[in-house]
Amino acid sequence: MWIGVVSLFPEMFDAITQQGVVGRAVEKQRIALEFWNPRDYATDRHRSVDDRPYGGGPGMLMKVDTLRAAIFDARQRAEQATGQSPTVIYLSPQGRKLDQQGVQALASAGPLVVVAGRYEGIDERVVESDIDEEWSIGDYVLSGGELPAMVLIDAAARLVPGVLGHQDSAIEDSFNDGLLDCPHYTRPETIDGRQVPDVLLSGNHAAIKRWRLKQSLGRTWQRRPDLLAGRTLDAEQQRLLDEFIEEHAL
Ligand SMILES: CN(C)c1ccccc1CNc1ccc(C(N)=O)cn1
Repeated sequence: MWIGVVSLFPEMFDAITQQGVVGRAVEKQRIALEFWNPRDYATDRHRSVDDRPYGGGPGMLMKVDTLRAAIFDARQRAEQATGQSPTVIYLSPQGRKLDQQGVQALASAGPLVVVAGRYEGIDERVVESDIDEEWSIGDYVLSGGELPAMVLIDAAARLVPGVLGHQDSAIEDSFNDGLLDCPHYTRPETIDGRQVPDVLLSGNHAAIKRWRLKQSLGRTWQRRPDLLAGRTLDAEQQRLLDEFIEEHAL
């Protein structure tokens, strides 16, 4: 997977490129990550990358010419590196809410260029002319688009074949198949008198698989019923959920 990043703070991305799942994926060249910094396109003496907003008001916007030049070069490189034209993504509070389905769509959409906004954002005409899709990682305001960009890159990287050690864990990962994750347990068998559910110690893999599905369904029903509203359960799933509800009826 090829991802270009346009950011004034490329060194922030060390947080995902220097270790962990994404770090290994970049090392194994499962993912190519390249950076363009608008500041490198500044021609004035102060190398300015921000500009004043028309109409006044507090704060600045990203300077148009340096930002557009960086996006242009990232687009060109995407085409040269992959033979496909990229989807240019802008992270902002005004974007479409990102969820696992959105991540899956972006991870299979060919090369991406991710634009990280700073200051109060970017000129609307640049959004119209240079941005293909605007996305938000949630309804809150951050100081820059770099953290949202890293969230998107990490989530997408996990879906790239070969990136996760056990590919199946990506499938069974929470929010895969749209349910919340089941509870997990590891040593010691007892913590402050709390024990591991017997089924997980039984070695009965069919029972364990059923128990985990039941827990995922039950927890989704309890914590995020909205996720269940959008899906039909098969007979086995409905039976397991009914069982869970009965056991948890107050
Ligand atoms: C400075 N701001 C407010 C801004 C304004 C416009 C664009 C980008 C930014 C950068 N900040 C962001 C970016 C994304 C998200 C999100 N929810 O995905 C939250 N904050």
